[in-house]
Amino acid sequence: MLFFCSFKDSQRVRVAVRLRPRNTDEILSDADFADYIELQPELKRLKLRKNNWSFESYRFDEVFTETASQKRVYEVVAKPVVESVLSGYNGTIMVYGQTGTGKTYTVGTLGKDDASERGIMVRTVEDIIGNTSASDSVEVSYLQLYMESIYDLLAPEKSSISIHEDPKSGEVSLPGAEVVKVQDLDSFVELLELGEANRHVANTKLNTESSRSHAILMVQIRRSFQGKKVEDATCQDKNIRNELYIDSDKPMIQKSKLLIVDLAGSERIDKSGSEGHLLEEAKFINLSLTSLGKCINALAEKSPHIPTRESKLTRLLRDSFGGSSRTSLIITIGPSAKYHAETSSTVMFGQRAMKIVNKVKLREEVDYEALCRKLENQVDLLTAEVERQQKLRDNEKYQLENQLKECQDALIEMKRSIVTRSEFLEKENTHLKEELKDILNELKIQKDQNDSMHEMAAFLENNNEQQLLETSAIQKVLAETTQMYERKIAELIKQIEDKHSCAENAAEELNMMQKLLSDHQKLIKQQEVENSAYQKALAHTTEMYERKVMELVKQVEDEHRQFECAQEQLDLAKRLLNDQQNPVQGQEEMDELRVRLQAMSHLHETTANELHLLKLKYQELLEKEVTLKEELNDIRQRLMMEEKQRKNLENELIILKKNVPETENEIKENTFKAHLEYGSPMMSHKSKPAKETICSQKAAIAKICKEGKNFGIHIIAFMLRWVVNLKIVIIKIYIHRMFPFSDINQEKIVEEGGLDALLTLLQSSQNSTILRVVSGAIANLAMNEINQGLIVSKGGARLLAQTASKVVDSQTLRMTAGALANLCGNERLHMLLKEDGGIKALLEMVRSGNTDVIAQVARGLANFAKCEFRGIVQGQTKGCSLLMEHGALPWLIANTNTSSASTRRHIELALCHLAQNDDNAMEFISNGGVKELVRISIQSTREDIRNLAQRILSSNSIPPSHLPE
Ligand SMILES: Nc1ncnc2c1ncn2[C@@H]1O[C@H](COP(=O)(O)OP(=O)(O)OP(=O)(O)O)[C@@H](O)[C@H]1O
Repeated sequence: MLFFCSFKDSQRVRVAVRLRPRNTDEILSDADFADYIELQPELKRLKLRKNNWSFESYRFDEVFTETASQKRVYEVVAKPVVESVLSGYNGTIMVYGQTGTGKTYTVGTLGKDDASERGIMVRTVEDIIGNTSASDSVEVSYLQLYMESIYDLLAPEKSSISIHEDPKSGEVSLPGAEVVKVQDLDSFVELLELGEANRHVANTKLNTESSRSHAILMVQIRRSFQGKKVEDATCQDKNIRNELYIDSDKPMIQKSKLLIVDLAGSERIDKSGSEGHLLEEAKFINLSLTSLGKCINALAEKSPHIPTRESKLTRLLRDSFGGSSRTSLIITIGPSAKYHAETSSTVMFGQRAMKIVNKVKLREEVDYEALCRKLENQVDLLTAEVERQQKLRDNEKYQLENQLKECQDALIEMKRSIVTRSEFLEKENTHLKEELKDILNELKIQKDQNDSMHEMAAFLENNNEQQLLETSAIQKVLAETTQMYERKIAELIKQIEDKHSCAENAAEELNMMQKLLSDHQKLIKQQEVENSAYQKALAHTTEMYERKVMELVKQVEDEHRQFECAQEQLDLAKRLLNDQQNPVQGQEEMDELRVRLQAMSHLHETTANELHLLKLKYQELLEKEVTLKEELNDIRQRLMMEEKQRKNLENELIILKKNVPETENEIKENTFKAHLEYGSPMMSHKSKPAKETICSQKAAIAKICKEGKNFGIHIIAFMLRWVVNLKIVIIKIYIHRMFPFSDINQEKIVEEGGLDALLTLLQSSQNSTILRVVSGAIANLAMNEINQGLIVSKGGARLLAQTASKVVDSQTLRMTAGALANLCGNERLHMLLKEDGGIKALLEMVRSGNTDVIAQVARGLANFAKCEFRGIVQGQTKGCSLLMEHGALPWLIANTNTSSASTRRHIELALCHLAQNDDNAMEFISNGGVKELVRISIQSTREDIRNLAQRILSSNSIPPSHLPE
């Protein structure tokens, strides 16, 4: 394929995040959700709660809150991609997210009843139809990738559609897919409906209509235009050049492709509860999403190897990530804190995708069909023109030839008449000459007679007068005769002169005619020369075009031949395959063989990939070996220095031993201190390694103490202090590493005895740093429902209460209060929490006066009251609130005006939930709670809390007599 012109621009993958509104379950169970996710759309930031006291902040290209409309999501995310597809670039719009977070809603909603609900697919095609003309072509294919097979959603009988990758351009296509021309939106919506009906969906625990396949809508646009400078008015994106310079007027064709991908949602099998076939589906979905994640990671890290061949999904999306397509990704998240691990993994996926840079490429090629048609038209036109000119010239020539012939005839005629005339004139001349001769002779005779008469007259004159008279008469006659002849001569001369001038005129006319003739002949010759030059030029042009057409035909034939050749090879390969098989074997075996071949090639690729990875690992190991060697050298040197120092100390000790007597009691005292620091494990039945370590350390300390008899006692105390400090630092680092907020390995860590170790430390350690770090880690664990049960059953609430009573450090108190506040969010544990002194301890912590501690206490009370009321509604609990027994109500009422907004919100929520319990009514009223409730219903800064308070006031929970007028 010949690309006439192709621009390349770097384009980063754009990523937007969209938060789904709460569903009914979430509204019922998780009123406090806003604490978990914070969206700052104006700053394009998303904040995820990391733990009780801090957030992790992420920046995206766009952040959509739960109220963002479908139109806005389309305009901001999809429209720019659609515009660049209309300008000849490939594009991808994809949605990714946990199951049930709104992917299909975002892209696939048809909006038949309500156009404002339309998703990206419908809006995209509406835009494309509106921006293309009748001469352009818009075609769609709609497919699903289900359990690693591609099915055609528009022609369900087509399964196992193969993916074709162009080795040169990297273009991915699906040659077997049904392609439907789209002319209007209604027919497209019908197509989508047909596709939706064929898509695999299922009712899972997390989504009643969960997509079990990845859906791919492929829109292909072909636009023809004349190659010249083109202003692209539709393109508003400054990142893509909107002015294309093409220095030819060849007919061009723009081919662009848009993929809209609705991925199936990832799911934690334990949470989705998928079993049997659903489980199989979920495994395939997770597998393909994992391979997509791997590719995104590799691209984000600019790794030389991108494992695109690991799944069909990544093969299909090869051009979309790190390829030549302009790509926008929407990640969808749910609001529930229950799925924080999934949400955080989705967010990280989006963050990594933002690092990927594609090279968008303009795809234009010469429209050979149109060019051929155009050239043929041109040849036809030129041929017609030549024929017309030829005809014109033939006519002219014919006319000229006729004229020439006429001239020639006239000339011949003239020549003939001249000859006749000159013959006649010559004859006349001769005749006249003869006549003249005769006259002259006559005149001569006359003259002779005259002379003789003169002689006679003279004679007679002399002789006779009579004769004189006769003579005069004769003379008169003679004069008259002379005059007559003279006239005749003059007439003849005039006649001759006339004839002469007539002959001259005729000769002149002849000359003129001859000149005219030669001019005509010259003109004819000139035209003949011009004609032959023109014909030459025409022949040249025709030949050139013919040559071009031949070249094109040859090119097309070559391509066709190549195609046929490839087809033949394929047939041959098929035949060979067939030959190798039992001749009776049918299509099924052929398919099986093909699948096996594919599997082998896949295996081959995987092996190649593994080999590559192994090489990388080997390289890494080599580098590590070098580093380790260097470290070893360092350690050796340090050891040597320490050995030197030890020798010096030994010497010092020998001198001291001589001077200072040993004190048994002092040694015992230090041993006891060390023992306190390391503690004796109370309930670490699972934490064997910790126990062993502590025992071995105790043994080491005892040994040191024993040997202390030989050393100075203050040296031993110094060493003990050093060891204890070091131990604290190590424990701190260990806990920070092992108990981060959203570690998905948390369960494993708890199972392996991590929680036991923490509780042991909480019980035994006196060190405020350790107590702080340990309570923080327990608080993090206590955000998970299963861990909450474990913590309380292992006596964690009691230990936290003890810690709260013995520490004064506000940071430690904050962590302890945070941990207790999280435990308050589980109504099944309320009674145990109360019995272990957790509620009392929580309330007592307000004595610290520290705002952070108070905020955690308020949160705990709100959680407690909310869950307690839920338990009452569900019939699990009844009676007055456990909080009342500990005097929570007066404290809540006294602190409603606190300056911290978050504490105030929690206090307001706690009061509202307490007011909902009828059994609390008397105490609530007597403590002045109604007045506060009224104030909250009017003044609370949060609309949902105001509504809740108003609802309670208008319900019957508070007797009307106690309500203000
Ligand atoms: N922005 C939103 N506004 C209103 N309702 C929404 C929104 N997003 C999702 N929903 C609703 O949430 C439910 C789940 O959405 P949807 O089926 O689109 O999720 P999904 O991510 O495609 O799930 P799966 O991966 O399981 O297919 C649907 O009932 C949908 O109507």
